[in-house]
Amino acid sequence: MPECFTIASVMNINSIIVTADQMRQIEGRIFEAGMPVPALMEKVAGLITRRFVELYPLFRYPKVGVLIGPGHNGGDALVMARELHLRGHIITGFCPFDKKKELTDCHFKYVQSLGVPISREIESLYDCDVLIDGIFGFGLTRELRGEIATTFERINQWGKPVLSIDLPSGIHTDTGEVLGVAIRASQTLCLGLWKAACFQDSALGHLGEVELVEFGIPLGDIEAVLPHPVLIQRMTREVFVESLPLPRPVVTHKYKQGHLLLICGSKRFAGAALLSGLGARASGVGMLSIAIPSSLKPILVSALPEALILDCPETETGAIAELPNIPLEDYSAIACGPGLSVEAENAVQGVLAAQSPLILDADGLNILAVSHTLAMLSQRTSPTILTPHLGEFKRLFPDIAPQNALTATQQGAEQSGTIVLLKGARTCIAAPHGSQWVISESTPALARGGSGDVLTGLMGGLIAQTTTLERPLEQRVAGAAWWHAQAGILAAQERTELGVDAFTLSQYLGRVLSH
Ligand SMILES: NC(=O)C1=CN([C@@H]2O[C@H](COP(=O)(O)OP(=O)(O)OC[C@H]3O[C@@H](n4cnc5c(N)ncnc54)[C@H](O)[C@@H]3O)[C@@H](O)[C@H]2O)[C@@H](O)CC1
Ligand SMILES: [K+]
Repeated sequence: MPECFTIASVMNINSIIVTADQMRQIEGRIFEAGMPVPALMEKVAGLITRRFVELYPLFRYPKVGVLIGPGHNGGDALVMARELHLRGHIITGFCPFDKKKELTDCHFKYVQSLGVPISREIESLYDCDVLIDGIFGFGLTRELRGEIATTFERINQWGKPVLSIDLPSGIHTDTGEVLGVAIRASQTLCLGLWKAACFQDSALGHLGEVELVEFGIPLGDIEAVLPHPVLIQRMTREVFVESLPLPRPVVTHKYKQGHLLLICGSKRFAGAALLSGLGARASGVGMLSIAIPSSLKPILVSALPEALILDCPETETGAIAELPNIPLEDYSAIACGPGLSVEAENAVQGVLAAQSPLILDADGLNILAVSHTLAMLSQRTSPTILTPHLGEFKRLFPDIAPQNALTATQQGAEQSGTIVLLKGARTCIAAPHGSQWVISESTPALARGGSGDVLTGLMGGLIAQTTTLERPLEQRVAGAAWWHAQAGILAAQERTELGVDAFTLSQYLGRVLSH
């Protein structure tokens, strides 16, 4: 069993992700300990006002529309409205709610007393340069209908810059679902701790740029509320660097730096083998062996001269018919699947008995789904890592609802007894004992054939270098996914989102480390 994390061992607050309920409990502890609610609201709203004026300077955005909700999200918006009014912005408020929380109502009256108009008509904000969305934060649970839904649609039609406080109104804090309709923000300032919605594919189209605005939550309050190990963590550069197999021992040799066996490729998908090999190369693994159908040997040898090529007997269509008689226990990790074709069933079944960590990807997963051998994985003596995209995930776990990627990944991990990495705009990783990671930055440039093959090789190479389990294996899996995403981001910055083919991606992996 990998060791459990305490909060203190998680690098920083920036890597912690909470649900609405956890945030409410943490907030409750702060108030119970004596922090006055209005004081915290002033502090938080002051911080976001400061960020607002950096993003939307007065000379370019003089007219600000403020959308005010009935709860404390609306209270934050009113404090911002007051401060921005005092700094010279021309403020118009919008609030269609009669009933408001007491503190929100106090701010409402004071802002009105300053001469700031607050209308019930959204059209009053039509000529504003930017909008502040303080309708709902983490207190929203119900579906939006009727007048408020029509209002949100109207705001979205305008296409103005919108800064959302905490979350875009209409987004479910935990699942990221759009509750009927949601504000389409250009900027979201998430308050205090990252909310799970910020990493759900379903919310991504509404969040715009997302930033965390920390406001000094005591670690003790977080520790008291979050379970151990911390359930969901965000992979950051700091945590990634910590999970790299560095520094290498001064005295070492290639077999001490991990030996990865890649089982991949077929006549039809020869490139997948090559791309996985290039991913593995970038990981720095000491030794790389690649099992491929024998007719692919010349291509692989010329492209990856450092690799040991194990040529396998082929089926009629050029898939691996079976693995040669190789001692599987010699490898520190095995990655199996890219480009295999579904005919390579013997190879996949054969490798399940291996006593090393095993990554199954692509056709490795499809074979598993068709042969209904998923249940066997929990019998393996070493960890198994499954790396499906959504389609593969649905085939593997037909009874798990995939909409909420965080929960779906966790359920998949529990059901199969494996580490599951679910690829998406925000890739999620879960281990069966409860620890979960999210890759919070990525790029649509990676939505391209072959990019997953690079990831499998890279991950295999990293896992092969895991000599001690001072960090849980899923952290290294998440580290590989983070590295892969960052290479995509870097390549897209230099070559646009159209310029990140899988080969190019593999060439950018090394540059992430030196960046
Ligand atoms: N967590 C913290 O420590 C802090 C939270 N603050 C703010 O407080 C917010 C949370 O405040 P609240 O708990 O008051 O919640 P919200 O302000 O998010 O909204 C809750 C209000 O909306 C109403 N409501 C919910 N669903 C509705 C629907 N479908 N239609 C109409 N009305 C609906 C509720 O009755 C309630 O009045 C955060 O998002 C953040 O902006 C900050 O003020 C300061 C610090
Ligand atoms: K909001």
